[in-house]
Amino acid sequence: MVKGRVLIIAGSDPSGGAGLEADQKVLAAHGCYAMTSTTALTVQNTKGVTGVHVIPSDFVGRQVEACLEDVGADVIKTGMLASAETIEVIAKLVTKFNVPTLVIDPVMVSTSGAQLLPHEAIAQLSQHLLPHTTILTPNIPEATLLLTQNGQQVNEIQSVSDVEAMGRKIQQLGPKWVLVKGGHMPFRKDLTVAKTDEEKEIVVDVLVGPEGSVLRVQSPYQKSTSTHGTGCSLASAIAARVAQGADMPTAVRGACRYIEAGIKTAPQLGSGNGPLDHFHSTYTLPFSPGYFVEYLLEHPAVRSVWDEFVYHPFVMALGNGTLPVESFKGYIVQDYLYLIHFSRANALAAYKAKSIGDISRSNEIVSHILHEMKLHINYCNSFGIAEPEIQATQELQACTAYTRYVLDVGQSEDWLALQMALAPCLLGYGAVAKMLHAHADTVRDGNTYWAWIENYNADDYVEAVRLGSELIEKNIRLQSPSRIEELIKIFVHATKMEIGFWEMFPYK
Ligand SMILES: Cc1ncc(COP(=O)(O)O)c(N)n1
Repeated sequence: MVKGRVLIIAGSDPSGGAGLEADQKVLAAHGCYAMTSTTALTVQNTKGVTGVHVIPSDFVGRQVEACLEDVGADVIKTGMLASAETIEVIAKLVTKFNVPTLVIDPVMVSTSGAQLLPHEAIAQLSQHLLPHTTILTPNIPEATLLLTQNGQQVNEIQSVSDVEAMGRKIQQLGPKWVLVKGGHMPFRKDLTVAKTDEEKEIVVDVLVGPEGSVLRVQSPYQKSTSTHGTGCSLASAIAARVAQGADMPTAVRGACRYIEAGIKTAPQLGSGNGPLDHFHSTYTLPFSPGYFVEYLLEHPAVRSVWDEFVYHPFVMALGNGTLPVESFKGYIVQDYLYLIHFSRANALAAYKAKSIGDISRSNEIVSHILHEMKLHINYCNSFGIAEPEIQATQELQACTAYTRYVLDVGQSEDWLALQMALAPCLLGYGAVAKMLHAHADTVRDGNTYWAWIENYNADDYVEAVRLGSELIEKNIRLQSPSRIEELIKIFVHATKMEIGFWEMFPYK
């Protein structure tokens, strides 16, 4: 669900690791709505930048206006701004549209050393944008450049306090918050600057804010070349979290953790500085909401088992009327016994349900089963089997196995798992009756079993299938993909039990 509108003003990186492409992935991973205004096209990959094509600033401005005057933005995030003129245009529009939050990543030089903002434009950035900035996210080299360009002396950094002091000085230039990123200057365990690679243990990002507030975010130093676009991604993660309502320290801490995990799980692409994994914590459901049952029945683990159940020779013999009557008698008695336990399982589902609507739904199913059982008794009577005889019949193994499996899932797992164990019966009988109704080999006139087929194709049964599917659809979208796979296994197992049920009786 989309929450938070973010307009990114940045350059494009065709290799997808940095710039607009990275920003949009971050925003997508956070469930935000992303808009873009493109300041420059670049030619680059993990090995470096080999070309920059600057977009005319008035065109960049028109893109910004098109977004703001229509969709609007909760946050604007800027990256590579490419030219002094573009900075001026953006500053004017930010004031005109009064966008509440401005996240500025002062991109100047790429990791590979390419100039992404002309040196002279730092003056425009300081003069026009910093006073409107909610949070500025320089790394230490960028922070140093900003300060020296503004006539300030920068002392060599010896400790975290020096980084904090640097942030404070930049804050004087206008931003409400400044996050000085420590990735370029790892510390030892005792928080003094590491002098050798072996000593690099800890990275500290320092956030300074209003009224003297400070937040230090410490992360373990990761010896990794997968750092292309970390700055862009971090600023976008902050933008996303603020757009969704987080306060700044919470947004910054969460964004730092997001990047830390992105580097840890990086996909190792390219031969230079590779991209992060932006989707390390994103779940994608393999079906669209409302279409789980369709997905389920087409699932590779389900499809053949489902077809074996629905088109079972026992079923086909019901359809063409050739099923031996003794088999049908045996089946209907066992099915009666099955339905007793199927009712218990639905009563258990009522107990496990959390809303009165779902409880009453299970209750309705039990009433429907009672109606179905009366039909079974009528059938039995017509074959000369009286009710006491049915009651006295022993359950066959497949009947016991199936029903107790469903009840065990219900006892040991949650409500939805129980619904998945019940589903093959509910959906399956509907599917069987529908298939037989449409099948060319089905005989209607004079078929002893036609009434059975009609029962499961009748409006009330079709409605029960619809309601049952709706319940599953409503709840399944809230599960994780791995849980969905587990639930599908339960469905497959119960479907195999259905096949076992048909197999109890000779069909020729
Ligand atoms: C379009 C664009 N924007 C920003 C960066 C900086 O990212 P990095 O410092 O990781 O190279 C980049 N390389 N390209």
